[in-house]
Amino acid sequence: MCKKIGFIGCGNMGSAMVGGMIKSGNIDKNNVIIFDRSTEKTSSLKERYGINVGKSSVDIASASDIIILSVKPNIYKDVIEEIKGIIDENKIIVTIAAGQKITDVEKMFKKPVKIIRTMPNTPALVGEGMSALCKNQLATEQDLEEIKEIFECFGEAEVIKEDLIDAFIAVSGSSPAYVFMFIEALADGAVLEGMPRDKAYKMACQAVLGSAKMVMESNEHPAKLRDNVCSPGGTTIEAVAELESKGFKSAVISAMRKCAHKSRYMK
Ligand SMILES: NC(=O)C1=CN([C@@H]2O[C@H](COP(=O)(O)OP(=O)(O)OC[C@H]3O[C@@H](n4cnc5c(N)ncnc54)[C@H](O)[C@@H]3O)[C@@H](O)[C@H]2O)C=CC1
Ligand SMILES: O=C(O)[C@@H]1CCC=N1
Repeated sequence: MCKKIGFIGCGNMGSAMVGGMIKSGNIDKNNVIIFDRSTEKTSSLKERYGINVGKSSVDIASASDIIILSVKPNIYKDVIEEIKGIIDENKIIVTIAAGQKITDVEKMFKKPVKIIRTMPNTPALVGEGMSALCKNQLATEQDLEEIKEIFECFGEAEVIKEDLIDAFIAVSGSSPAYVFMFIEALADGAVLEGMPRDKAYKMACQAVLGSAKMVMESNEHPAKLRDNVCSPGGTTIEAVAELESKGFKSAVISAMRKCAHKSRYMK
């Protein structure tokens, strides 16, 4: 891969993607250029990864074959207004914003542009991201495959239909936040029972990691794996019964409904 990849915006998500790409060893640091209006962010990323820093969004759009718009959704319009004169049919625009449909972005450019809409997540930083991708009409299957390969540098990536992207945000783009809350809750519970906090985080994280790996590798239904932990009259079923009575699963499902709804209708 020797195409130039440019990032406009390098906050939480942009920097996680940059970090995941460079740490993978599959993308040469000389092929990555970033711009963020916060010079503090760009300086620190340049120092950490040795990547190039542009002076403006226009700089990034001129220097890159693939332009990743990693600013907040409400900034898309302004950034696109700045760069649209430079974007031609040889460049690929990659969006990562919640709520910005392909048609919305096409309207902002007011001309035919190749667009790949994606939804990454922050575990990209540690090479364990999960991303979804879809394309507009002008982008080719080859363009889509090329961007997918870039996203696979920092985790798994799947092509999906755009109408599933709101569901995808709920289960993947946003879900690290709820998983972190669960880890925090597990650790708090252990501290309550007398465990030192640093140990509590380690135990909680390993339990979550190991459980996820088991679901992925065992081909068993999660409910079966749960049943295997619940000895009759034992400790686990006490916890499971309490979680059921507090509406644990329905709280998660209803949170995801809110998340997908927001993504579907946000401006
Ligand atoms: N944070 C996450 O876990 C995920 C975020 N996203 C999407 O990623 C995008 C960015 O979100 P975050 O990284 O969380 O936000 P953030 O606020 O951490 O980063 C946005 C960055 O854009 C910069 N910025 C603002 N205006 C700019 C401009 N005109 N030109 C250049 N840089 C500018 C800011 O200085 C900031 O560093 C959003 O569209 C969001 O929907 C998608 C998936 C996951
Ligand atoms: O909260 C948000 O809007 C972004 C999109 C997915 C994760 N963070």
